[in-house]
Amino acid sequence: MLKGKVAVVSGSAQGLGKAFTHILLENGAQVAMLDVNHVMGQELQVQLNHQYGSDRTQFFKADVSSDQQFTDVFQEIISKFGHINIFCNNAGIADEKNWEKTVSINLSGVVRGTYLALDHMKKENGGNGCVIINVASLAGLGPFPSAPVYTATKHGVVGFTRAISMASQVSGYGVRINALCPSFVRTTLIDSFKQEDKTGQFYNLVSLTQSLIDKFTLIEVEQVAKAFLHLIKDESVNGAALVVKSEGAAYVTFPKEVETTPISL
Ligand SMILES: NC(=O)C1=CN([C@@H]2O[C@H](COP(=O)(O)OP(=O)(O)OC[C@H]3O[C@@H](n4cnc5c(N)ncnc54)[C@H](O)[C@@H]3O)[C@@H](O)[C@H]2O)C=CC1
Ligand SMILES: CCCCCC(=O)/C=C/[C@H]1[C@H](O)CC(=O)[C@@H]1C/C=C\CCCC(=O)O
Repeated sequence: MLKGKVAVVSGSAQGLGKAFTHILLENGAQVAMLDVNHVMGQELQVQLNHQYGSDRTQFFKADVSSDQQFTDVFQEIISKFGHINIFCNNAGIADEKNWEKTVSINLSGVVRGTYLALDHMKKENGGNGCVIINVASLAGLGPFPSAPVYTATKHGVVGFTRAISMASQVSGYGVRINALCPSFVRTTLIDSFKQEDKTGQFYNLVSLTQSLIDKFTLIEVEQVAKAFLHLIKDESVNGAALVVKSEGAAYVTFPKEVETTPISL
């Protein structure tokens, strides 16, 4: 299904990015893995070479919060694979204490990656069939009180995706751009919501966090990967947000106009 397609996944050394890499490989794509953690990234590449063959993946070390590193590695990926058809901005952290770092990775990193990918896809490949997936969160659609800045970055990713997808369509780029919004997933990121060095002043909300995780129930990376693949294949959507919860996946219906309550001045 994805034979001949080249995909890039940021934050692919572990967690969701690793699961996305697996499902892309299982469906025939070649995958450029990008992560700041080169030890885990290189270990994974060795494992994937055994499993899928040595020509299917290559690991590239880069920090998505660095303009220079992201731009350089993007050029390296083009030199290695020739072109890119699928680009997934997945790298993310949850650090309310170092909240500026969270903004730099979760929101600025997504904008940076989308612009690099869009520029390449619209020029080199005429856009046709190219797709960008931005990994947001259910916290991009409703407030997660234990992590206000994380929530802000994910709302930012959803808003950016909706606007840039329209810009892509109106400009005739032929590139679809969609957002993936999972609920709590069983990865190491979840631990950050419970650690004082990451939650900072919101450590007192740790029991609220646990009750939300219990309410939504942890989902497995493989379930999110299936929804990710659906979003790649579904050519009918652009600017969509696909929610993934334990009970299943569903597209968000955004209101044409927000509901308001008038006040008298
Ligand atoms: N685990 C969860 O409950 C949910 C996660 N998400 C989002 O999914 C994405 C992936 O998260 P997980 O797999 O859960 O986390 P994870 O912690 O398991 O994996 C994140 C990966 O991103 C990499 N990374 C972090 N900062 C980076 C940077 N500056 N440059 C390049 N790579 C970097 C890490 O080295 C790691 O390999 C994130 O954007 C996260 O916000 C969304 C909804 C739910
Ligand atoms: C317009 C309203 C849409 C509501 C979407 C929704 O269900 C939001 C749920 C959040 C609720 O406001 C309280 C929460 O904590 C929910 C967020 C839940 C999970 C966030 C996943 C965090 C992560 O990225 O790991």
